[in-house]
Amino acid sequence: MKINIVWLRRDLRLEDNTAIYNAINPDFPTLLLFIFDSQIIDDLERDDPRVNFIYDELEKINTEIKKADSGVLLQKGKPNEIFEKLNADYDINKVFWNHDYEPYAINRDQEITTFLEKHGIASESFKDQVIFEGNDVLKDDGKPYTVFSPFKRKWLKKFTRQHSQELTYSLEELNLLKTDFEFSLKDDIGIQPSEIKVLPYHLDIVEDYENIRDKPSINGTSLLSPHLRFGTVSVRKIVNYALDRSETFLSELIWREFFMQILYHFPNTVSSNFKPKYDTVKWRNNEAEFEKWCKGETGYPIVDAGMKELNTTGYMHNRVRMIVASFLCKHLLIDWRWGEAYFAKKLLDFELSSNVGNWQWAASTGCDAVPYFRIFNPTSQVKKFDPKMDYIRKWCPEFQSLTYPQPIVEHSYARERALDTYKTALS
Ligand SMILES: Cc1cc2nc3c(=O)[nH]c(=O)nc-3n(C[C@H](O)[C@H](O)[C@H](O)COP(=O)(O)OP(=O)(O)OC[C@H]3O[C@@H](n4cnc5c(N)ncnc54)[C@H](O)[C@@H]3O)c2cc1C
Repeated sequence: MKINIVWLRRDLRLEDNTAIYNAINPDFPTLLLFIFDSQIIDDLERDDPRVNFIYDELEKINTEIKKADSGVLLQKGKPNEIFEKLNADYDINKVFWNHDYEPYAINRDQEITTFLEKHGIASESFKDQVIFEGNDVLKDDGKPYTVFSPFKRKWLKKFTRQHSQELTYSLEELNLLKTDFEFSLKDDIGIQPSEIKVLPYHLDIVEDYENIRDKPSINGTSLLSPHLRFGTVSVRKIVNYALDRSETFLSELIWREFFMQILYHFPNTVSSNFKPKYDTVKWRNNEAEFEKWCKGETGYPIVDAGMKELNTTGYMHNRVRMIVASFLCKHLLIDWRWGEAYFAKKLLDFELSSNVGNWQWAASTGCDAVPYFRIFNPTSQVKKFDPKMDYIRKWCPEFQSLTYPQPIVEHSYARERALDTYKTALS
């Protein structure tokens, strides 16, 4: 029997999934496949919480489709080798997947497309994780936007309800392949359980988002980021929810797409400054100071609280991310790539485009109209955003103890040093 395959990757849901919807065919039952790509997971800890999250979400899908006597096929290995094996095991009509815009994924998908073509198997891929991808929102001259505000204006101008139309279908309509294989155990894949869990998202904050989003002590943001990252929720559903409720919240979703299209058009910015004029910044890159920053031992309570929240939960509030990132790049003059790599290792919502984009924003080397003079004062940021120090008390309760470290560097001195360093680089 010929079958269709849907290759799940960062779209771990049955509902409103473009690839799944397009694979529906009464003549060719669909097999849902997930590959734990050894080229990615072999570099991670065995108890990486994100890999655990992926597994757990796939298990939920598996439980659901068991009702239709089907199952998710879990594989581990290099995708091209897995597809070779699948080609031997199944008579494949067509393979479906949703787009992924990261440089590694683009190459991988191209390789798989070529392999399938060589074996006479069709494949088709779809936009699913964004409303507008790569070339959808371009300047009038056909070039990509590199500044957020005009990108957002064009995004909003182009948008119609059609773009966020959710796809609906029943489990029966999916015509899933009846299977009798067992869902692999974590152990079989080499995954060890993690204490760190992805929390459920919540949208009850959206109406008041503008007023509460900058206060790290309250649960005032949606916690959507890992869900959007791994596609456990559809972006169309979230955009529809935001549309009539909060322009500010919608704006944040557009930031996400802005950074995705930047990565798509400028893949070199993963490791290079978006603005090459900053290539000559002389980073101090002091390893001992970097370690103190990672551990939350800088003597600045808001920075230390943020890093401890990250190390404990895999999450950090956006306002605090901005403060710790600015502190690393400007106060300590440590290369943004070091901070980006540390966040990539720790964040449950690690998303290459958003991480690189925001780190370059913090270092003033990225897509930002504001020049390098923006240097957050970690003390006045506390007065503004955590005036009662509730957030600090939660994550860094030792800040009042005698053993709490002295500030790693004095603020005004560090500020002047950063300004001088950037100025020299540009001269
Ligand atoms: C240095 C630094 C690194 C970051 N790294 C990441 C990352 O790896 N992955 C990631 O998803 N976000 C990253 N962000 C952006 C932002 O901090 C998180 O998206 C946000 O804190 C997630 O929490 P939330 O879902 O409750 O956000 P909410 O405030 O509820 O926002 C809703 C959604 O909007 C999007 N969003 C919000 N702010 C931003 C932003 N500044 N840039 C892009 N998208 C945004 C996210 O998808 C988020 O889930 C980073 C920010 C900074 C300053």
